Amino acid sequence: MTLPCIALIAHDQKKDDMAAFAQQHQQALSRFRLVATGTTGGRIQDACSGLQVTRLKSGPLGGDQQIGAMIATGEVDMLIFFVDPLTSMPHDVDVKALTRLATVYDIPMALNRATAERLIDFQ
Ligand SMILES: O=C(CO)COP(=O)(O)O
Repeated sequence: MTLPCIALIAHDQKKDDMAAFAQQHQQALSRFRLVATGTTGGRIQDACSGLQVTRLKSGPLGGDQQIGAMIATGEVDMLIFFVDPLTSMPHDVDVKALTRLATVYDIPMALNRATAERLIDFQ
């Protein structure tokens, strides 16, 4: 039986938060298959040596789009994306496309830590 999959992403200003979140919820996260954009996945693996994370491309190089494609093909069951609303980004359109697809496919989506804490508690 394949485990359900969580996609994890954090913008640069939110990566410390994501590493702390992953550490705090390492046990809950270990019950999922984890995918992440490149740099975020590296930070999670550094923070939680017990977690296996499939690292895709970095967000600005297509990682958000890869996760969007996985949502469209039914491979992602939940999106945890710590966004930074205070910094403009060259790949803003990719971010928007990803959150749009999570909405289209009705995937549970947390865009900040407070929501992620509640979502992970329900699992
Ligand atoms: O930019 C991102 C999401 O839009 C995150 O990508 P990285 O995890 O590679 O930094």
